[in-house]
Amino acid sequence: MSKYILALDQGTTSSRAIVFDKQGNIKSIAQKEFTQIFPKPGWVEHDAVEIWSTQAGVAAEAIASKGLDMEDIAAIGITNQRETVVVWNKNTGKPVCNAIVWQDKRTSNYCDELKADGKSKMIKEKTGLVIDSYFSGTKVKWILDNVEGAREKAENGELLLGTIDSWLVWNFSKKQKHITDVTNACRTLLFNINTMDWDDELLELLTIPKSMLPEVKQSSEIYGHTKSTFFDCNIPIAGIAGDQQAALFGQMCTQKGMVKNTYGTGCFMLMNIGNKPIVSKNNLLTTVAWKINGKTTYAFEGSVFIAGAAVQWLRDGLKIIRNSSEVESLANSVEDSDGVYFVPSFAGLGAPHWNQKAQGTMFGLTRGTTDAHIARATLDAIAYQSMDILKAMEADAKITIKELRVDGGATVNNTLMQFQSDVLNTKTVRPKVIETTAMGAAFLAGLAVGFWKSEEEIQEIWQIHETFKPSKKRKKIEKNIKGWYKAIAALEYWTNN
Ligand SMILES: Nc1ncnc2c1ncn2[C@@H]1O[C@H](COP(=O)(O)OP(=O)(O)O)[C@@H](O)[C@H]1O
Ligand SMILES: O=P(O)(O)OC[C@H](O)CO
Repeated sequence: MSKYILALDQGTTSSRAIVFDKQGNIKSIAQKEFTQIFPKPGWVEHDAVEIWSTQAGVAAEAIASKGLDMEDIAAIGITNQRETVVVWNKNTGKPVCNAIVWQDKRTSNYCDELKADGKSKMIKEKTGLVIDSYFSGTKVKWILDNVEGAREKAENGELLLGTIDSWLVWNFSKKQKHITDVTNACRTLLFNINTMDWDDELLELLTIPKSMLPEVKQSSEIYGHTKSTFFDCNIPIAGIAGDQQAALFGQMCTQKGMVKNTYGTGCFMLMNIGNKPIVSKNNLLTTVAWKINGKTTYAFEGSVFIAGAAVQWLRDGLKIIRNSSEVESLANSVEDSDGVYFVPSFAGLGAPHWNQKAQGTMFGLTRGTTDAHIARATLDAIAYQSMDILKAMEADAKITIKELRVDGGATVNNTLMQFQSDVLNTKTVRPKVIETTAMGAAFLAGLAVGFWKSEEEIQEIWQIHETFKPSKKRKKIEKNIKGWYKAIAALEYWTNN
């Protein structure tokens, strides 16, 4: 039997390919950044052809660089930046325009109109989402309304749409398969998470012809085989999940109440809520976590827009550190932030506050404030913002979380992880392999082809690297947390008056 699984992790800034062995060890890794296109303020685009070529290129490189053969790969799992959408011509295979990226805000005004039209409740109940330009549906409507000839061609059945997983599978299968999985479908604003199907009322509202839509599949099954020129043999494509859901699976948060937080540019926190699509009462999203063997699992999701990006601002904006890793020693050169609070809401505040207009703010500065206090307040802010989401999840699920599983680039920062544990008063657990997104995709693909026999077998692979336990100084921590809430309240006042 083939010895490896190939995971393709198509992210917002780079395409990556990772080869995993049966024990979950990384055998090989290849990565390539691609172009970020900013045609106007608030607009973010990607060249879908460049996405495809970089992704196929790193896949081939990851295999060849370690002297592996295609026959060594038992299956491919795909995980991807979510919501980013491509519309392409069915006959030529060419995109009609650049992909519109999840960060793109060009449909914000239209989203405001939908809200003013009283559509929020219906959309939340059907999709689990809030009305926001973040999701794919309004982006597709924009393409049909603004790209010359697109609507006519779409109505003639000549155009297809897809999130990045669909686009990749279409190309890997040489235009044979137009599919997506439930975790990507549920981020489009067009998919009903109760019926687990495309929703006619939503399609009509956004004027999107049904013929453009991919067939919706489970997250773990054989969808088809590679046929592209990049692969000289037919490898089964057997797992697909959006990157945050893949990370939840890669962290083995397979029981109700288990939570993971990914610390990158922003933070994405997901909690497994079991097999019912509960609507959040605390401003969280409800999303499909995965569907395996006919059984759907759901999750609550909340995101922090600016997390590691605040550390980048210390580096590139304030220039008080030369690289991201220096933030830890600088922050540790003082005992605490000495009453300084930094709310890094450069792009508004995400869940559970959802304040689009919020801007970054600092409170509590004195003549004695130094760059070290600001560095400390920056790390604190990442932890406080994540705390706000976790508290909302606890309130919605009516449970106390026992541990938070963490991954992503900023989790190397032990000071941040310790403070996270302190403010949550909960264990923070960092696994050995922090490539959990790719690992989740590999697990999903491996399960479908019998490379791994069961979830129980995979559980053995997930291993703890380090556990951070809450500090005993509860009084001081509670006082600090109160200060954070005051800062948020003051910021809300500032933006709303
Ligand atoms: N030691 C560190 N402490 C805090 N933040 C860090 C550290 N190292 C990297 N980061 C932050 O982590 C982010 C990169 O993580 P990554 O998971 O690669 O993010 P993404 O997938 O969003 O690009 C950057 O925003 C960077 O500033
Ligand atoms: O590509 P990432 O890791 O920044 O993730 C993007 C998310 O999927 C957006 O919802």
